[in-house]
Amino acid sequence: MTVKFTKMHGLGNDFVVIDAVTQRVRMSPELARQLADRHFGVGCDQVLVVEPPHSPETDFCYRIFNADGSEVEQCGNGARCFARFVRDHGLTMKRRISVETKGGAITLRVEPDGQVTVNMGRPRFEPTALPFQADRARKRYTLELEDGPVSFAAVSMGNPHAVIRVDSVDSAPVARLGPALQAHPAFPKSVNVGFMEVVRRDHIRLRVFERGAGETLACGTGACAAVAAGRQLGWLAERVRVDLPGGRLSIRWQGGRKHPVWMTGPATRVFEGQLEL
Ligand SMILES: N[C@@H](CCC[C@H](N)C(=O)O)C(=O)O
Repeated sequence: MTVKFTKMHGLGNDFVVIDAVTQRVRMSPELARQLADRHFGVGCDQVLVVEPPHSPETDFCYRIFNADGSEVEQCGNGARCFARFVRDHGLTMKRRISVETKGGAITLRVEPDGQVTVNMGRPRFEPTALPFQADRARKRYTLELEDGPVSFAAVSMGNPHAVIRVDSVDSAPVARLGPALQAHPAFPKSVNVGFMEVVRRDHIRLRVFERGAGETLACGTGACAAVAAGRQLGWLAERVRVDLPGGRLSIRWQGGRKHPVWMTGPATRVFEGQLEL
């Protein structure tokens, strides 16, 4: 069977995107792992599968698989690439698109300059939303790891995030603390670990060690989670420029219980390909 795919990226967080609206595709964790393999497959951080909607309230459904094959709830950079993909492939001509994910429905707007703005939904801070095992909700938690105590904020953007404030992302122990926190039993479904350097109230630098993919050049939900956590802790303004290794995102969150987080950034098509499955 032949399946067409598109290689895309959002600030270097790269994807294999498959149209399962017009093609028959049976995605599985094994297939996602094979496609994501950078030596034996196409290579990507996540595989995105675009499907018809499950409910009349949304335009599409899209599924997200990490490079390790795990299917996950949400992906910020993936959402922007999804919007560009469905328009480029003539699956919709709409500029405002709603899509169902495992982590809930989100809406996206394709801007006249090609950037995509996404309503990423409300951040949730209650530990059960991640899930994270804690006796009660706090703005910051501390866990004892092999290297000593680590303090972080815990946020769900549909998927789980721990956000650690560091003096400099350049010297942050991303490759050591990321996997250590992910493996902690207090995160039964693991966690994406963000390292945030506050430059000013409206500017942060961020590196993210992603669940199921390792450190990526950018993480959209990680950027939203960092700004939400930073605002809760009184460190950040409503609009924040987030500099990631792969480029810049604009994140806006008014704060409070009702308001969603808005993310704006680019989505880039790299090439089209064909797989023999
Ligand atoms: N790269 C993504 C997040 C992808 C999912 C994540 N690794 C998880 O397991 O939750 C983004 O841009 O948000």
